[in-house]
Amino acid sequence: MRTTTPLATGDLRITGIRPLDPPAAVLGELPLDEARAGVVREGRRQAADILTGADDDRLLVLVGPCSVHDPAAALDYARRLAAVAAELRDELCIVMRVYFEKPRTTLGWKGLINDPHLDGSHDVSHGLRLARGVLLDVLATGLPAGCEFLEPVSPQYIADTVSWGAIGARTPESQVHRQLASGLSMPVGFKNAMDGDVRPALDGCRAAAGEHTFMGVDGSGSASIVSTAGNPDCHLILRGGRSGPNHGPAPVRSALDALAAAGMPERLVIDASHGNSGKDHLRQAEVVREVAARIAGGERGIAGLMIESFLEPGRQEPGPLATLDYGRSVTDACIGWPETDALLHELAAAVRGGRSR
Ligand SMILES: O=C[C@H](O)[C@H](O)COP(=O)(O)O
Ligand SMILES: C=C(OP(=O)(O)O)C(=O)O
Repeated sequence: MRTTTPLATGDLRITGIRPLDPPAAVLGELPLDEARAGVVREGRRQAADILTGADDDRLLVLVGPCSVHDPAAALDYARRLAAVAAELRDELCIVMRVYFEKPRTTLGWKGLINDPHLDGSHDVSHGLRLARGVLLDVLATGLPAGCEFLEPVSPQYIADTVSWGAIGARTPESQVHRQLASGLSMPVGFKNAMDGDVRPALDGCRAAAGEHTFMGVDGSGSASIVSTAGNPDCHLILRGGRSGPNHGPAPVRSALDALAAAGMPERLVIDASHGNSGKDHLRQAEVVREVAARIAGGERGIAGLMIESFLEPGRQEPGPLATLDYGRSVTDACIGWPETDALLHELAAAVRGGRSR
């Protein structure tokens, strides 16, 4: 329904408003069963333990495609990753990046929920179902899933299936996203800002730890007043920025000191991609190896690592599925599967090496 008044002062730039099925309808069609809920809970518990330092003996690894555009390829990837996750579980807690909402620097494809057919038709109702279906399929492999949360309404459709969440570099200062994180049921990482400043993310973690009341929707899709308890499991992700990378020992030390000064655990996640790799997937592998060497050398405080990885290396321009290479990213360039497999084994060896220090 539009809100144009008889004097025609409202909605002048709105070109369409379509109804969206309520969250409860989508959850009812695609329910989370007890086995999958167990994977979600266990993933949240293990991630939180690593991020708080209760488990300082393993590394949290957030690995997977920059964005999901093809459910079949995402599941193919999940099956391979699940086998490696089971093999390396004593050293690594592996959570698959299952990202459906892409924040853009200017314009571009905004992810599977927003435009599931990759053709500008923006079939959001289908996108939400597709995304939830992918998450349920990933959970069936035994892997927990991680997402970036971008839209304030979408978590109602998928967040019950997610074990780890991110607030991206474009939004750590956003009140809407801080409020959202305060009500999410899983640990949430705040990325440093696009210019490299960590302060907005630190402030974001502290803001999200508090209680909030804001406007949202309930399970029936009705506009509602939402109150939250606050999220004690928010943490910092260093992703580099316009000022350069920040995965090196000095910026990590300075971020850990800032966390300590803010009364937060001296634990953080390093994103090997984005500003730390200059979006070059070849450089991303080098960053992972540099960080692995430091972990093996006994450096403390690095609780987790993020890697953008898919079946095939590199990237391609988005377009309808039939026109695309199978298993190659349509957003940022990713590391391919064989190298991902090798890097995960190297990270596990680094964790073992660090234990003996
Ligand atoms: O992780 C994904 C991208 O870095 C992010 O969505 C921004 O992409 P863009 O700069 O191509 O818009
Ligand atoms: C968009 C992402 O990263 P950033 O917010 O760091 O650009 C991402 O991780 O997909």
